[in-house]
Amino acid sequence: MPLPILTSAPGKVILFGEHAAVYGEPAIAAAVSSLRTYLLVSNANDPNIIQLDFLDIKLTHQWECNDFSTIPTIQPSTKELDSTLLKSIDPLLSSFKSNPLHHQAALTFLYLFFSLIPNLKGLKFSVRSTLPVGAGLGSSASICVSLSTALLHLAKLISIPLNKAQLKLINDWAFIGEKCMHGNPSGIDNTVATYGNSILLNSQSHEIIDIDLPILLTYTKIPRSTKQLVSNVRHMYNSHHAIVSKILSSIGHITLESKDLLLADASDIDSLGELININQHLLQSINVSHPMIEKIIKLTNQFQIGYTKLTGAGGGGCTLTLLKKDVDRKDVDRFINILKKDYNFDVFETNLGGFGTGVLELDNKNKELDDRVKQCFEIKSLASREQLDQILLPLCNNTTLN
Ligand SMILES: Nc1ncnc2c1ncn2[C@@H]1O[C@H](COP(=O)(O)OP(=O)(O)O)[C@@H](O)[C@H]1O
Ligand SMILES: C[C@@](O)(CCOP(=O)(O)O)CC(=O)O
Ligand SMILES: [Mg+2]
Repeated sequence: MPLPILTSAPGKVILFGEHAAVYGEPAIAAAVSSLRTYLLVSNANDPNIIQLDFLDIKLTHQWECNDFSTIPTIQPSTKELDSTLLKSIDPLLSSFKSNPLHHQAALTFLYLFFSLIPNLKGLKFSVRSTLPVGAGLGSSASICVSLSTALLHLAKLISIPLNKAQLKLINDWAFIGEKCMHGNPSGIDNTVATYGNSILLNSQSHEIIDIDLPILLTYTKIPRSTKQLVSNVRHMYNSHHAIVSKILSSIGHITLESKDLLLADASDIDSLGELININQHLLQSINVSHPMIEKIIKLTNQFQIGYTKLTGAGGGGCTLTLLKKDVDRKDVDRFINILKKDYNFDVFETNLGGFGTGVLELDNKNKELDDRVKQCFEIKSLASREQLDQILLPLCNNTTLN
């Protein structure tokens, strides 16, 4: 297999249905294709190691392949996590126990690695992302999709150009990756990261829908973990089942109503806005909002620019604001200024939808370009987000990336 290869996958925003989707309720999410995770697989310096350079979370590690001798050969399955494999991986993760971010990332990597290419050696996996990590924009799913695309390519189970069946395989393995990340994912994040576009997920099946909405994303920089929030909701669901199950099914109804609105007339922003408000209140009632999210909602209302809700698992992270139709741009700029200057939040104005995953073989036909790509993953001089956007993003302009 010619190396290096570059894979990538986008982040997402959930418009309606987070948390409820974990319980089988429908959800609608859209890719944010300019915010992506990129993975470069190249030859390691030592043919007997597997090396990780996950630079955004400052995780660099290498395993001696001799230490893999205790790993059982398993029948790879995208149905459930294999508990024997999980158990046998655990000793390889001993140095990550005190850092949950590193632990989740390394566990997910090893699980997918041993499932798909257990016999390959001498590989380095370098990751860079322009997505904020742990912010509700699906960074976990985008790294899972980038990894499953790369590993399936190395296993020769997919090839360029990616077809429908191959995308499904990537998505199925990324779902297993998300299971390693947080136990009980709905599948909405990995589906959007795989296929791009905007997607309605409805009890395991998905359909692509067309969404074009004026959205602002605000990143509060308040750290939170999807695993923790999903587990808190599970606890509430178990202790107050009759109530919480109805809250979650109400969220499902909101998603379906929003779909009708989006298909009929996506310009009916005020009706969509009402649904955003109700969805946010229901999320607040299951305790996944945050005082800073509430603050952004207050400011949205004060400037009368639109409708704001949390997006993703909540508890901090990001909000989305749907802008009203004839909003005065000056008011939007004042809103953004306050968020940036007074609160030190980041604000992204981004398009929804766009391309999903892809794989590119760097075949040395264009050495200058290949070198620039490799520089994006150098440990010594960390490439800026602008450099990643400038060099890597244009290479990922369709799902086949060839
Ligand atoms: N660029 C990255 N490099 C390494 N690990 C990452 C990266 N992005 C995400 N992750 C993994 O995903 C986890 C965050 O996932 P999660 O809590 O679901 O938040 P979100 O998906 O909303 O960003 C991190 O703990 C880390 O293990
Ligand atoms: C809370 C949830 O609905 C979305 C989580 O998204 P994120 O990891 O916060 O980007 C979980 C899921 O759907 O798997
Ligand atoms: Mg996640």
